[in-house]
Amino acid sequence: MSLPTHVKIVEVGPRDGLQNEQQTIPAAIKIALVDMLTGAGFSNIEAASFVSPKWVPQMATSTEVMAQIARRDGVLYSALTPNMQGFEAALLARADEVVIFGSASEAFSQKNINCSIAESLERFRPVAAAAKLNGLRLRGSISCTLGCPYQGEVALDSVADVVSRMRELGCDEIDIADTIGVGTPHRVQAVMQRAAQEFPLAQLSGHFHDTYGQALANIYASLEVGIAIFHASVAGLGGCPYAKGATGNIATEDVLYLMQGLGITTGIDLHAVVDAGQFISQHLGRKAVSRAGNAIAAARAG
Ligand SMILES: CC(C)(COP(=O)([O-])OP(=O)([O-])OC[C@H]1O[C@@H](n2cnc3c(N)ncnc32)[C@H](O)[C@@H]1OP(=O)([O-])[O-])[C@@H](O)C(=O)NCCC(=O)NCCSC(=O)C[C@@](C)(O)CC(=O)[O-]
Repeated sequence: MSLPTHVKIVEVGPRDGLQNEQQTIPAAIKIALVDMLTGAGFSNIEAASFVSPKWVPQMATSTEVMAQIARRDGVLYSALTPNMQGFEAALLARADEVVIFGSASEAFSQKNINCSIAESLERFRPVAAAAKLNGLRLRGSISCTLGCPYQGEVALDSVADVVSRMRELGCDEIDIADTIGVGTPHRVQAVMQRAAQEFPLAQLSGHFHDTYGQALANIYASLEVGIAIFHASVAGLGGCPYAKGATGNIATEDVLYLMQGLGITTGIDLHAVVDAGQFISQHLGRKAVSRAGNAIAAARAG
């Protein structure tokens, strides 16, 4: 199969990237980051998460962030919504897309959202119905599709089962997430191809953490089987609060550099993303976790 000629990159840094930061990040910094990313040309930015602030304190500013970002027409600003309480907050905050997030692993489901996979899908049912009723886009995210920090291997059929249940709920897009970054290319292709038996390939996305340094290879492997939506996090920010040792998503700058080299269009200005990455890294007081981003910044500095 030839590679796609255009891919959509969903920028998840403001949510997945920042949710696990131990230092409290002021809303103004998050807003400035989202605005820089909007300016860089993303069509979809995951900007907020309406979860319990007791579970994920960093996301407690989500309402403020969504109220003050400078929205651009045509850009989807997404928010995580684990239940109806989260959905109501996301609706008030004018999220364009809500994300229900489940898991292909029972153990991770319990740790992350405090219920079984079956219970989570029941919780998502009214959220999905309300999203449709209110004309919001609905995305489903499935954690641990390539391995689980608690139970180890995850069967292809377990992934396929959740994909199929999320399709029944009416998801417009479904994320195949490698929460702990353990996947390698052939397994990724097998998971993508199995998921595509349950849901249109064109609406599946790859959400790869880079813990074992495999994310770019996994993106290339996904391109080879026709996946054309990828999640990435500016400066490689992130980690999951319920997956110890997991590092951030693949850095957006690295993905954009790869796409540029492959002649695949994204509509995103790599240099503007490097600026956003340097901005947030400076605020956090550490170097960006992006090879391409740091190389470009160094080359610019001469
Ligand atoms: C799902 C719950 C809420 C269940 O948590 P629970 O304790 O089972 O829920 P509950 O319904 O019993 O409520 C307990 C308390 O939480 C409050 N509450 C309940 N819901 C909300 C809400 N929406 N917003 C604000 N507050 C909420 C509720 O009001 C109550 O407050 P209290 O009466 O004790 O004061 C909890 O487990 C939770 O918030 N978990 C967050 C998990 C999370 O955010 N994880 C990280 C995101 S997922 C991720 O990163 C993976 C992904 C997507 O990136 C893909 C990948 O890489 O794998």
